[in-house]
Amino acid sequence: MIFENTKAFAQQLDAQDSLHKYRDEFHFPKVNDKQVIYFTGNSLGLQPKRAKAYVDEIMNDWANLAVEGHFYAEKPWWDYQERFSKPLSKIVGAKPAEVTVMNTLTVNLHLLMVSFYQPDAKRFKIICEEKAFPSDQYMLQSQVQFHGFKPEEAIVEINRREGEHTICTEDVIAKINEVGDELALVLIGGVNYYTGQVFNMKAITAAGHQVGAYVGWDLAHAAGNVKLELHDWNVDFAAWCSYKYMNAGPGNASGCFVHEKHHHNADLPRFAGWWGHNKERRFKMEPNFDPVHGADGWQISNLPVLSLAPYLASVEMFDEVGMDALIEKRDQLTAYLEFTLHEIDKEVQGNFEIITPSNPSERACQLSVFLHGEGRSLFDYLMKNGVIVDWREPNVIRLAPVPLYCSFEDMYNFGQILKRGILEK
Ligand SMILES: Cc1ncc(COP(=O)(O)O)c(C=O)c1O
Ligand SMILES: Nc1ccccc1C(=O)C[C@H](N)C(=O)O
Repeated sequence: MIFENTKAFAQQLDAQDSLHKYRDEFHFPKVNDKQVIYFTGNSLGLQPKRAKAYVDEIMNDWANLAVEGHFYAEKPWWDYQERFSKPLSKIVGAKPAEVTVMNTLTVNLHLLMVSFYQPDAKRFKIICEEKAFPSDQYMLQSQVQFHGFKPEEAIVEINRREGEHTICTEDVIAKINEVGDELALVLIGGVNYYTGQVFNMKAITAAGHQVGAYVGWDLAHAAGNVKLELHDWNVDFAAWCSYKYMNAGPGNASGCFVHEKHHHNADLPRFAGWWGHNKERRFKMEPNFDPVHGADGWQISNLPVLSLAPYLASVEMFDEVGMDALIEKRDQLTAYLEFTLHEIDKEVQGNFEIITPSNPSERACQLSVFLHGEGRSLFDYLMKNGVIVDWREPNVIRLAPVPLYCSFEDMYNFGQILKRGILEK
C-alpha cells in the first residue's frame, strides 16, 4: 500500500480497521486534558476497562464468601488458572495442558531452569544473546554459580557483527554447533527488548536440539505480540510476563509453557509445592508429591487470584480478537509509523536511524530509533505534549504502536509533534 503522511489518510486507515473499536476498551492517561499517544505498551500495557469487574468479582467473593470462595465462588479460586488454558494456549501456539500462569517472569525462568538446566562437568554451557535484558543476565549468572560454575566459562553470548545492531540467525546456529556437546541450554529473549528484533525461534530451537541441548525462551516482549507456535516448534519451555502486550497490570502474574513431551518425565527435577500436586488428591494432605501431568505440575503455591483476575480479562479479549487479526494490524501500523518517521526525517533534515530490522518477519510491534543529534530535551518535549515514549541514553527512543489500542491517526499526530519538537528546539 502507498502511504500518505496526512491526517485524512490516517483517519481513512482507522475507518477501515476492524480492531479500531478496541481502543475504547482501554483507559488512557491524559496530558493537557487530551488522551495520550501511548508507545510504551512494551513496558506496561494500558488497563482494559473490563479488568476492574474481574478484580471486583474476587473482592466481592472474598467479602461475601471468605474461605468458601476457594470452592464456591462463581469462578472458584482453587483452579482459577485453568480458565487460562484454552485462550492462553491459542495466544502462544500451545496445547491447553502446556500452559499455566503463576509467579512472575524471572522467578518462573529460575524455576524452569531447575528442570531444564542440569549441568555436568561436560555439558554445562548456556547460550544467550549479547545484551540480554539485565534480569536474564543476573538470572543466568546466579544459576551457573549455584551449580558451581563460573559465568565467564559457562555463559556464551552471541554477538552482533561489527557495525550491526541485530543478531544474525546464522551466527546463533553456528555458535550452537561450535559449543556442541558442551551446550546444556539455549535461553534467549524471543523479541529483544532493546532492538525489537524477533529471533527465528523455530530454527534456533531445532539447532539446539540437534546438539542435545534444551531450548527455552523468555517471551516477555513476544507474548501477545508475535505469532508463536511453541508446541510445533518443539520448544522445551518458555515464560512471559503479563504486564506488557498482555495488559494485565503492573508486576502481574507470568505465563509459562512446558512442552507436553516433558509432562510425564518423572526424572526431571523440579521445585514442588502443593498446587502442583495431583488435583483430585490435593486436599488429602498426602506426604508424597504426585505432580499434575501438565504445565500446572510446575505450580507451587496457591494462586494469587487478585493478580490473575485482570490477566483473565485481558486473555479473554485476546481470544475475541485473535492473534491473526492483531498481527495483520500490527504490521500495517508499524509500517505506517516507519513511513511517518522517514517522512518527518526528510522534513526536518534529521538523521534518524531505525535499528529494528525493516524486514517484517524479523520485527513485531516495536521500532527502536536513534535520534542522532537530538537529546533528552526532545524526550521531555514529547512527554509534555502527550506522547509517552521510552528513552534510553544516549538518544534511542523505543516506540511500540500496540495494535489493540493505538490508531493510525496517533502515528500521524506523533509525527507532527516530533517535527515541532525538533524544529522548535
Ligand atoms: C526480556 C525481559 N526479561 C525479563 C524481564 C523482567 O521481568 P520480571 O521483573 O517480571 O521478572 C523483562 C521486563 O521487565 C524483560 O523485558
Ligand atoms: N516491569 C518494569 C517495572 C519498572 C520499570 C520497567 C519495567 C519493565 O518492564 C521494563 C521492560 N522490561 C522493558 O523492556 O523496558
